[in-house]
Amino acid sequence: MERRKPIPVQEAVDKVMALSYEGSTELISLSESDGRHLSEDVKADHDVPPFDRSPYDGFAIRSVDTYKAGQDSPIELEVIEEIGAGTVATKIPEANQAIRIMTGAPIPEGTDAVIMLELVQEIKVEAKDFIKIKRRVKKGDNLSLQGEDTRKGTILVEKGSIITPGVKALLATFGYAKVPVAVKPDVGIFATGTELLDPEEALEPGKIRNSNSPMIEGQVKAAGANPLYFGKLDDDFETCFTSVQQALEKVDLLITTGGVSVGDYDYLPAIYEKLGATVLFNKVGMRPGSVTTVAEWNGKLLFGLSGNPSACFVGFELFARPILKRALFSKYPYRMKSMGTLLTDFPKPNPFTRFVRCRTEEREGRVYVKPTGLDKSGSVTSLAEANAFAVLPGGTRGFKSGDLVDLIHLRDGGSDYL
Ligand SMILES: Nc1nc2c(c(=O)[nH]1)N[C@H]1C(S)=C(S)[C@@H](COP(=O)(O)OP(=O)(O)OC[C@H]3O[C@@H](n4cnc5c(N)ncnc54)[C@H](O)[C@@H]3O)O[C@H]1N2
Ligand code: MOO
Ligand SMILES: [Mg+2]
Repeated sequence: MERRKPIPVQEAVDKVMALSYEGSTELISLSESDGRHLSEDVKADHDVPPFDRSPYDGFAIRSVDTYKAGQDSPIELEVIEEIGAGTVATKIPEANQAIRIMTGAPIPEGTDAVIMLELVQEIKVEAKDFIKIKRRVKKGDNLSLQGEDTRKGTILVEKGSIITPGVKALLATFGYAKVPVAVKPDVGIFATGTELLDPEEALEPGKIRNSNSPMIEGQVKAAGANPLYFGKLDDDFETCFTSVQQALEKVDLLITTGGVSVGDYDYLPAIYEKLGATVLFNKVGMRPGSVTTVAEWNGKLLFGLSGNPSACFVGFELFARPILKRALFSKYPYRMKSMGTLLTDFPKPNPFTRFVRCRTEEREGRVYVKPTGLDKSGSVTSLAEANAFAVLPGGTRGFKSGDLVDLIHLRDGGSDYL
């Protein structure tokens, strides 16, 4: 039997990230761009706001006219025009004249300040409109100046950023009807195993339902790539080999689950060999997922993830996700990390680094973690509630409740209060 030599997790990640697989770019409509990765920087091609404008509903005035105004000495200005947002004034106020102006309208030529509606008294004298002002207004008061939000030429969002609602607002501001985004990598998925049933099938002796491929589809989508599920395969060398070979024509990355260890029906190692693929590693010093295998063939990447559900999940997160993120031009291909305090003992030392599926909770500024279920490679139930991995380095010691450990966060939280 083949004896495999485990390599450290970081070394395995580095080997994958050293592959030359790169992403490409396409143009899509703004309305379809949510969640996609930008393939170019977004640069302001004009000032924002593009003109001086009023931040209030009020009156655009010449501040000099108010210099003698006071509580006991109100001044009066004649209102010669009114403009709303989207309209440009046609008149230029002369001494003691004002223009009624609404929020967002451009500051009329000849005026240099705005006074809010609430601060004036409106009066009519011989069918003409006037306002009474009882305070001095300074030049520049209540103006929203051209370029105060951003200046033309500023890079506002970097290539690789995810298009959030806020980024969309900027894309619209700068006229991106079409948005340059990273093409979603096509990721093929096979679940291997004669024991596997589809979700609609009833359980039979010795069989289980295939949970890995729906999970991987979800992980691929969450990474921003395009999953292509090619079905499940019986543990038969010829079927598996032909299917893998054909699928490689259609994808950038091919993920298989199961059949990657040293068992009698674990055919992936032989498939890589017959293909002539270069195997980067087939054993990693981690638990779960030690059997995770990554290979390259003709510029296509093959990820042989474990059949064990927790191992499969961890294998994808640690090795497949970062290279997909890089192909999407992300500056942050790895998951967010922080530290947290264990709420459980892990007394048994393990030679391999453990990635324990955990849930985090925050109390008074400190993050605590506890496992979400059975800490075994074959556990499927621990995956549902997990929002982080607690990383317990391999070695000769165990871990105790209260120990501070590294966390890899799997998703954004949420809160039950505002
Ligand atoms: N003698 C040894 N045996 C095993 C070793 C070893 O080093 N020496 N490694 C163990 C470790 S660690 C793991 S992890 C597993 C990996 O197994 P495979 O990747 O070859 O996967 P399978 O043998 O096909 O299946 C393992 C397990 O997972 C279940 N499974 C498979 N596919 C699915 C699926 N799509 N959905 C849900 N569950 C699935 C399968 O029924 C098995 O129970 O090998 C250990 N053995
Ligand atoms: O690869 Mo296995 O999952 O280490 O447990
Ligand atoms: Mg096996």
